[in-house]
Amino acid sequence: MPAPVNPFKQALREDTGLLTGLWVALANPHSAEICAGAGFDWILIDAEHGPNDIPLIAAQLAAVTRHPSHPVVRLPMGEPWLIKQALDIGAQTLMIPMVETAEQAKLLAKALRYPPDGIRGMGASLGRASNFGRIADYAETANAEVCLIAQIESRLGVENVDAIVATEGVDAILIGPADLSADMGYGGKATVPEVMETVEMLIGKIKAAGKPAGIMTGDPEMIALARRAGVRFMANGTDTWLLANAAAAMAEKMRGAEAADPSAAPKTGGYS
Ligand SMILES: O=C(O)C(=O)C[C@H](O)[C@@H](O)CO
Repeated sequence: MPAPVNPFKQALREDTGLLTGLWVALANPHSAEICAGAGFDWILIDAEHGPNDIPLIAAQLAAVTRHPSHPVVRLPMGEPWLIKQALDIGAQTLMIPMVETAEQAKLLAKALRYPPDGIRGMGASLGRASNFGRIADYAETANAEVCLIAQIESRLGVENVDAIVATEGVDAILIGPADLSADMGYGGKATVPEVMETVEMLIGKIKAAGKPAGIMTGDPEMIALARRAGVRFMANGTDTWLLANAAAAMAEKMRGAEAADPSAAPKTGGYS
């Protein structure tokens, strides 16, 4: 029995149109499962900015299995030992932030794959990845089903984009406009013309190299640019933003209703 097919990697290859995603940083299996059931093609379990560790990521991976949203795991850094742990708990698609050189990209590609193609240590029989050893052929078939998404989000990464994209084993690139604009001196203001032009150029180069480009942005201008430029996977929001803003809106509504008519019971947000 081979390693499970990676449906996200397959969809990226088959050019099935835009794959919609949601950033998930609440670091909680329950909220991850709620988000996975919302209808996105993928969710990003964020261990770079979310308070996630390997056990918590494993719990979220288990919690989302009954939903079609594919869990992509973003690690804080591209360390081979951490990549090994993330793959052994069952992550199939890893996003690595701040990839800036071809040498870095080559090491990451090797870290996701077993020898002779890579340096991933044997031992998945201990973890979820192989269904705890029940997938007998896991080690022989896993390399084909892992997916490496490298993030380009700095001037050095932009400078080296051609070499990074051409690296065998880099399956997709996600552009990080926030970090890119900060590194360009605009402090996270991603919609300044120079950043927008750089993002458009990056998408063009990634596509020309035959690899799927992705982006994380909530800005309407950047969303429109990314769609026009032909990104293949995109996230426009986060679970934390959704919760914080929906809660504030309900509180505001209740305060407003109370002020208008203390006796009226305001409609709740669908809670029953
Ligand atoms: O630099 C970026 O933009 C990203 O990599 C996305 C952010 O890290 C994400 O947390 C949303 O702000």
